[in-house]
Amino acid sequence: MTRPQASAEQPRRSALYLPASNPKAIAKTRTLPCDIVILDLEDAVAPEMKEEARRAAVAALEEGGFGGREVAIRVNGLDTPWGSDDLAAIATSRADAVLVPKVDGPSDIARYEAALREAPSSLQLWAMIETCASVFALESIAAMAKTGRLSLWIMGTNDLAKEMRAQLTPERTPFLPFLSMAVAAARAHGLTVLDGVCNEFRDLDVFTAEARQGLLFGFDGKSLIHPSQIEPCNAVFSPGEHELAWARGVIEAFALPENRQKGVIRVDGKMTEILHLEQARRLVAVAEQIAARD
Ligand SMILES: CC(C)(COP(=O)(O)OP(=O)(O)OC[C@H]1O[C@@H](n2cnc3c(N)ncnc32)[C@H](O)[C@@H]1OP(=O)(O)O)[C@@H](O)C(=O)NCCC(=O)NCCSC(=O)C[C@H](O)C(=O)O
Ligand SMILES: [Mg+2]
Repeated sequence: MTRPQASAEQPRRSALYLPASNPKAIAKTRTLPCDIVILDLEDAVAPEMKEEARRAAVAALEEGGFGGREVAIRVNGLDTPWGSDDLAAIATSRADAVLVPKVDGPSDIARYEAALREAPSSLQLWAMIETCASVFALESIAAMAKTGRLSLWIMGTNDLAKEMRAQLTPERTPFLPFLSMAVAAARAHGLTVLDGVCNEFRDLDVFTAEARQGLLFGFDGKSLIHPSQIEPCNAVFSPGEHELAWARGVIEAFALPENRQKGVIRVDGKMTEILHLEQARRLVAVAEQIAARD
């Protein structure tokens, strides 16, 4: 069975990772309100468990029960002993997407595309942006979306911190330029882009501040490591009441007969252009999709 393609307004607020080697976590995920589930075969799985985790991920998708959530499998890189077998197994699985780690440039995307040649066209390719090399190739990696399966990026701030030897503090100061550039490159080529994980999963104030920072930067959502992070994340990345009231006001104002031929009007004392009307329509469409899901 192939699933419908994601629409531009599809909620992708919360993407929960879990090790595919953890059956209890897989079972729990079926009951959790995240928009995306990522069954990890890579860094959260010990080498001796890699093959078992691959089998468990494919079997979990076969069993189903994930409802309307998108389900991705994060594979080991093609240069590891497990990467090729991971990709072969996923190509014939029910996954919505394969998430590939540690991409350095467009030629890596091309290698994954080639490895997935025989997979159904509905299988999306998602990529982690988490190496120093990728930061200098953001635009050319994003441009690969034009010709293939690439449709979504996730920031890997832990790996970036490791490679840069930078510190991952709550303010994330060393990473702010890349976060911003990644959002711009993703938008230039129509990709969805999700923020990195917050390793602090007990202090939800720290988490919520980081999620708000991601929203401010323009991310569509955030990747998560623990169920406790889902609800605050969904709340941050859902359009708020004020935003929706503004959006409806803009749509109504442009629909008035006297404004139909205008490109710029005044709404609530502020200059409002057609570009704001487009933003307002998108917000309302996102809110409608969230309401349908929730
Ligand atoms: C971080 C954890 C190891 C913490 O585990 P633990 O201390 O066992 O958590 P809790 O006791 O609070 O768990 C409570 C219940 O929730 C379930 N649980 C926990 N985590 C998850 C999850 N991620 N998905 C689903 N369910 C989860 C537990 O099973 C408990 O259930 P129950 O007993 O029925 O109540 C752990 O949370 C964890 O493993 N998290 C995911 C780690 C992971 O996948 N890491 C890899 C991705 S992050 C990354 O690599 C980022 C990127 O690449 C980068 O470079 O930045
Ligand atoms: Mg990583």
